[in-house]
Amino acid sequence: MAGKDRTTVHKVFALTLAVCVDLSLFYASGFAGIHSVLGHFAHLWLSAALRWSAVTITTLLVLGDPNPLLIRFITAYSLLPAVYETGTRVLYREESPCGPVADIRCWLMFAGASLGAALFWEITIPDSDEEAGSKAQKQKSRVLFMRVLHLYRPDYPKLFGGVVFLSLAVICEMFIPFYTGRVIDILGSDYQQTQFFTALLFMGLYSVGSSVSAGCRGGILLCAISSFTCRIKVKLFEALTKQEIGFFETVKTGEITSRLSKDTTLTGRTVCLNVNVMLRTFIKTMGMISLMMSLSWKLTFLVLMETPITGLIQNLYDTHYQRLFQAMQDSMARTNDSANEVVFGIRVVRSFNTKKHEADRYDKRLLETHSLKIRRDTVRAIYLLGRRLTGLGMQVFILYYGRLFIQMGQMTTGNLVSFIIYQSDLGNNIRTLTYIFGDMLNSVMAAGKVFEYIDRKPQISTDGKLKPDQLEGRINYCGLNFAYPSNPEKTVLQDFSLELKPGQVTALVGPSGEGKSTCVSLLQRLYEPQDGEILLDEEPLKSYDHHFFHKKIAVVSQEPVLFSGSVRDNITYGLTDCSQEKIEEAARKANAHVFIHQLENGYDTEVGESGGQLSKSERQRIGIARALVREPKIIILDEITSSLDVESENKVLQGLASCPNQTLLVIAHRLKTIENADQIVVVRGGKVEEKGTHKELMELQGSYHKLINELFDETNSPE
Ligand SMILES: Nc1ncnc2c1ncn2[C@@H]1O[C@H](COP(=O)(O)OP(=O)(O)OP(=O)(O)O)[C@@H](O)[C@H]1O
Repeated sequence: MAGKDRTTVHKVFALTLAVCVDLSLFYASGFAGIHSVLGHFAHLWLSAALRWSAVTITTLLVLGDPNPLLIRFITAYSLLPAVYETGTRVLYREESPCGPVADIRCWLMFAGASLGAALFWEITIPDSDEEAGSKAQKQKSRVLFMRVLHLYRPDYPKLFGGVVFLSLAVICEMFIPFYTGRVIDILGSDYQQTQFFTALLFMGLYSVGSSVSAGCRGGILLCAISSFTCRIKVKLFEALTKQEIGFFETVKTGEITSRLSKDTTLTGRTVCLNVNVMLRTFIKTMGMISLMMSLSWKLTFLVLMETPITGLIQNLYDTHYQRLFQAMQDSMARTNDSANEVVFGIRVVRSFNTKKHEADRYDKRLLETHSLKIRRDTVRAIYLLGRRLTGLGMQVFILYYGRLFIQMGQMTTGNLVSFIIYQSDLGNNIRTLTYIFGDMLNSVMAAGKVFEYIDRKPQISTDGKLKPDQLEGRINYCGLNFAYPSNPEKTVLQDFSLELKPGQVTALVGPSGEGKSTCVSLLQRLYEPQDGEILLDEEPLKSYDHHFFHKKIAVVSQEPVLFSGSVRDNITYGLTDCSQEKIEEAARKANAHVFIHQLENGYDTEVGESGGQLSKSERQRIGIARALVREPKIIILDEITSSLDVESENKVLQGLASCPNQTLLVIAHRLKTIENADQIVVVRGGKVEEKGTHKELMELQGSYHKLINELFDETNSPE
């Protein structure tokens, strides 16, 4: 407690000392100004530099390690008088009341303005690490924003062009109300035609200048957004395709597509649209404040009193809005998911007549999104009400004081009209600034999600380098323990060990759901086992080069996935150069050549979306040809018999037998397929229960014998 008290005393002492040092310098500077010791600007900036150094050194000496908020405040506060006076001189060619001979009111005004600016920065983009939660979030936003900005690098020339036109548009726009007021004054006093037409001419020129520049700015920036969005979409897509299968099982499809479509677009807006609006509004606000100051500085200060209230309302609104916005995004992703699922499985929905059930489910999800939308809109309505009321109050205030100032001869009617136009615009601008800041947080959040996926390192490494010239094709499963990432509680393989010899056929058999397909998935490296490893020619699978490995191992699954394109495209999928002879040879071995030949355009026939224009068996045979054309060392057939008739299957197996050096792993339920295998492995409960040839296992009279009898019963049972 005593320590805390001492720190507070320390801080108060530092502050008092800094104020004393600064006030002494402030008056010394005023004295030097009166006696014209130096040139005007040199004096201004030198005094700013002196005050900055003195106050910084004082605080550093007393506090030791001041926080960034204090440093920002000191910097803004020391430089503000010089910036203000230089601006007044350059823009209006006159000396401001806060020039070199400023009094204590100016000192207070600058101190207040700098403190306001530093606090605004701290609240919106904090540096200090107190109140870790929300501040850390805001710091993260800043990092994300800088990252988006960095990614915009190829579009910097466009951004620069956009900013130039933006500044021109704003400068031109700013002067229009000023000339409106002038016209009113000219009309109200002794009318002078030349002055009137000059004012009109300037108004017209500024209007045209503002419109042309605004158009150019919009066009250039939209172009930059579009090219950025394309770039980030490609980056995200590449990152997604590198992820392991477990990722796609745990993350919903709707969420992934939402990141690809919506969030990438929002990310693009972060810099271009938001910064564009922010810069435009900021420049305009600053310009307007200085023009308003020139019309009536007293009234300007009155108007600026509204700013903290607007900021507070906006801040409250933003906090609630962000939360609801996030919840709504997630709910929308879930709604899209359920729609996608139904469209994908429409056949099942129809055949089970679950249209009503699915519609209800979709409706429930929509209702959830809808209720979040209503909550979001209610928050918005309350916010708008608060905003309108403060705006209205301010207008009454201005009219009242404006009338007083006109009576006192401190303003003309034209000045008041210009002032009111500026004020209503200023109110809008301040709201836009705060709103756009909120919107920027939204888009930065979207950018965060996009970067989360872009940065995600696939949990299955693809860093292997091994590419041996000769590969024997010997596979060893060594003590595998495995559970799927989407269901880590359930162990699917337990201490699973098995050898697949080169040139031999190994058949995995066993009841459904006991882990056969899982063995295949692990061999393909779609998942990584939690314990144990799989060796290929005595080397772990992960040490092989990714491309090399996937060329050497080919899988034909129960339902091969075809892509829209020709039959040839599907067979040579992923291969860059593949001769027609090789394609045909593979198709022959897969018993597909004859039917492909009979298609209207042979190998150039389009297969339709997901191969929908072909039958299941034809799709299966193209899938087999696709595997064989790669001349792999290891071939895996995962229940291909489910969609092939006996004749086709025999032909396929004969075709495969003509490649004697390949290691063949078959999962099958058909006795004919299993019977001739060199090794039959019974998998039960994620373990190898029995292994041997058909003859050996039949003699053993164990699990295999039982399984075969069950199969035999099933095949012979009356329909
Ligand atoms: N992607 C997955 N995520 C979570 N669990 C899974 C996944 N795939 C399979 N499983 C579970 O793992 C277990 C083994 O499944 P696997 O597909 O390997 O069995 P199988 O012996 O090949 O069955 P079938 O003969 O019916 O194809 C099952 O209990 C299944 O529910």
